[in-house]
Amino acid sequence: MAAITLQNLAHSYNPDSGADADYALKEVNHVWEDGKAYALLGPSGCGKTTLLNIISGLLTPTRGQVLFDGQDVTEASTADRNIAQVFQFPVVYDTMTVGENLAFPLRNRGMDKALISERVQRIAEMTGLEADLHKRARGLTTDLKQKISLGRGMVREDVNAILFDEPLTVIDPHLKWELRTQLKSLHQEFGHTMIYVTHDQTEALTFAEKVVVMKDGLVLQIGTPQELFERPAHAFVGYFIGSPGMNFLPVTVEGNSARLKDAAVTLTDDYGTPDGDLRLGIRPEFVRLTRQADGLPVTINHVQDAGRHKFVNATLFDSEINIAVDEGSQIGPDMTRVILDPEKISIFRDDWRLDGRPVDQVGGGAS
Ligand SMILES: Nc1ncnc2c1ncn2[C@@H]1O[C@H](COP(=O)(O)OP(=O)(O)OP(=O)(O)O)[C@@H](O)[C@H]1O
Repeated sequence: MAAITLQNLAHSYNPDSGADADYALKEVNHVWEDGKAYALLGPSGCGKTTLLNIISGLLTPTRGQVLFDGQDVTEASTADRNIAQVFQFPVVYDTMTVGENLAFPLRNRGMDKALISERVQRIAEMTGLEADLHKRARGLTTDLKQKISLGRGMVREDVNAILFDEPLTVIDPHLKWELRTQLKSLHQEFGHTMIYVTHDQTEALTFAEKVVVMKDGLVLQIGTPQELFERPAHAFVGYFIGSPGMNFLPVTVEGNSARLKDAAVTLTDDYGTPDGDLRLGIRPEFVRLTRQADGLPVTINHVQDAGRHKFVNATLFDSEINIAVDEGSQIGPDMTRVILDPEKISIFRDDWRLDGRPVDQVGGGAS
């Protein structure tokens, strides 16, 4: 296992143009901790695979270095980096049995037979392949073949990292949940550094301890699922994480007061007098529908049932807002106001979250 350092790393598939827009990966500096599970999350084309391929050695970056435990591996081949990879589609040896497929990376390294058998058994148990160990891979379903690929990716204990590129895409939806859970257990048990590429937020948030959110080649935020939910660094993170995502309302801000049209909302932090394009962000879970007269006025457009919650879509001044309401709660016709939880409000300037100063610290003799 290894810590992976990305140092001034950037990649353009057209480096001669010199244009910033041509960079599929914009400059990133970060240390990925040894033994942690990371997910690279973002929409199609945002640069996830580019970054993964630079880490695996399939691609040499235009600029910067990749270090494994402090050692520069930027020019090293994939084999020399000592990593395991699982791709979107199964890669299995059809003429071998399931067991032989799982054992292959260990046999290749001349590992002791008894240890191989013990390890293969353990991985087969964790991936649900026990009953299939003696079957030939040819003719197995795609689900089973991808389980073999996942198992083979996890079988070696001595790898620096395991990289997964959308490994559950071909898996039947009802099996996805099961495999995700098994991958998480495998990580908890074996503690490998894992990097998992996906465009599916549920996959990223359930699998990873830290999620790297990317858009247009830029790493917008690296954080725990909770940090991404509660303190999105960029409006895109607020919008992309959560279903529905964060609400955004245009505001002007002065001190700890945000003004929406002719209403004012008191904030817990003081932001001074920021300029630029300002928006107040709040998640549907922290907006309360009420009949209280001091709330902000809304007009309800429609209500959608989503299991644990109902989501009410409404118009607040000229903006659309989603409000989460507990499943059992009644929505009365006189509930035409909303209260925004001040603790959960974020202010964004030109899409980036601003850090305010807690009101009780402002004016308290600061320099
Ligand atoms: N070999 C290549 N040559 C030129 N441009 C490329 C190449 N590979 C990727 N790109 C471009 O780089 C950008 C990032 O692509 P990348 O495949 O890394 O994104 P991604 O987030 O993995 O997308 P997806 O989820 O669709 O795989 C895209 O604009 C893509 O068109």
